[in-house]
Amino acid sequence: MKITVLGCGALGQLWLTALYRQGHEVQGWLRVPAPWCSVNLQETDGSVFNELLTANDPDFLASSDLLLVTLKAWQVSTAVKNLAARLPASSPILLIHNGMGTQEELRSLKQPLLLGMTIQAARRDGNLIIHTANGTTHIGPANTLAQEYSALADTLHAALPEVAWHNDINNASWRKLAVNCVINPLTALYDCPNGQLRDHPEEVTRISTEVAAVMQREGLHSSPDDLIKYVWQVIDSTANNISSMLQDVRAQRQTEIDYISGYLLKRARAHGIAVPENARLFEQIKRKENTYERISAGLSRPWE
Ligand SMILES: NC(=O)C1=CN([C@@H]2O[C@H](COP(=O)(O)OP(=O)(O)OC[C@H]3O[C@@H](n4cnc5c(N)ncnc54)[C@H](OP(=O)(O)O)[C@@H]3O)[C@@H](O)[C@H]2O)C=CC1
Ligand SMILES: CC(C)(CO)C(=O)C(=O)O
Repeated sequence: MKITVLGCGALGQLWLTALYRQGHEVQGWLRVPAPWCSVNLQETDGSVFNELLTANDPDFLASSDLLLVTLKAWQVSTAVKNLAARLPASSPILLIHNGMGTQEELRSLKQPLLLGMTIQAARRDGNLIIHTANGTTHIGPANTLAQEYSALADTLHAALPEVAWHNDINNASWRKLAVNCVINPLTALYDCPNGQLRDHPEEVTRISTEVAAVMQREGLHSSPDDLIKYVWQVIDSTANNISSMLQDVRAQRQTEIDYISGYLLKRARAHGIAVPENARLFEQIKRKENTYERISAGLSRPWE
């Protein structure tokens, strides 16, 4: 297949490497105009893949069979809308990111749209991307045009297993959203690895219970007990992780809170449900982001 990967950060380089090794023709699409993208990935077994791959070639894009999008949630819709007119209308677009809400922002796309969520893990260390853990990637259709694309899961699975196809991806999206609503803001506020949330069981329960109530109104059959159990499983299996939100806060980057707790608040409001714990976390993370945005803009603190 001919594949353009939009966003060549940690996850983008992981997929570029895996797809290239599998014999696919790949290019990266960067935010900056450059003809090459440098892929420098250390695999879980310690081996290093280092290649200069084609980047930003409009002819390659115009003949791509797939646009794989590995951007932060808040970067997705503007970047995808900029490229969509140059991609064949029949070529699917697969978004892999944390959080929800981009599907609604991309409703007007002509292409088949698919969503994916992953528990693969990769992080940047200087110029090197380190693949720290393998895990399943769940993909499925986000519009009716994409319903026939289950074979894509087989192609991606051959390159970077496991990849699972879901005819209805909504349930997997919401379960991942629940995990991110709990782990991401709490670890960012307590400045701790995921496993240390074992010291805050009441908060984990309260946040998960609110998410379960919204999920039930969304038509998903997830009991609060099941969801809490699932959240604890992820906390245990990723105990040593520094969550992506804590990494963003430490590096003073914009977080994905608008697409995680922010999306939950939007859906809760639509159903008339109060979610005070999640609202509090949302406000606290926004306040944190504001502090460092004000510092980088050279503004004084509001009380000065
Ligand atoms: N890394 C991981 O282990 C996991 C990540 N995820 C999720 O996957 C998504 C991607 O994460 P990750 O790869 O870590 O993020 P990164 O920030 O490492 O990668 C995003 C990349 O996209 C680039 N970019 C930003 N805007 C544009 C644009 N308009 N056009 C082209 N490129 C652009 C960024 O460049 P620049 O920095 O120069 O702006 C950066 O290189 C997130 O939603 C994350 O939460 C989910 C599970 C695991
Ligand atoms: C599952 C979890 C919480 C793993 O750290 C994650 O998705 C993240 O850090 O964004």
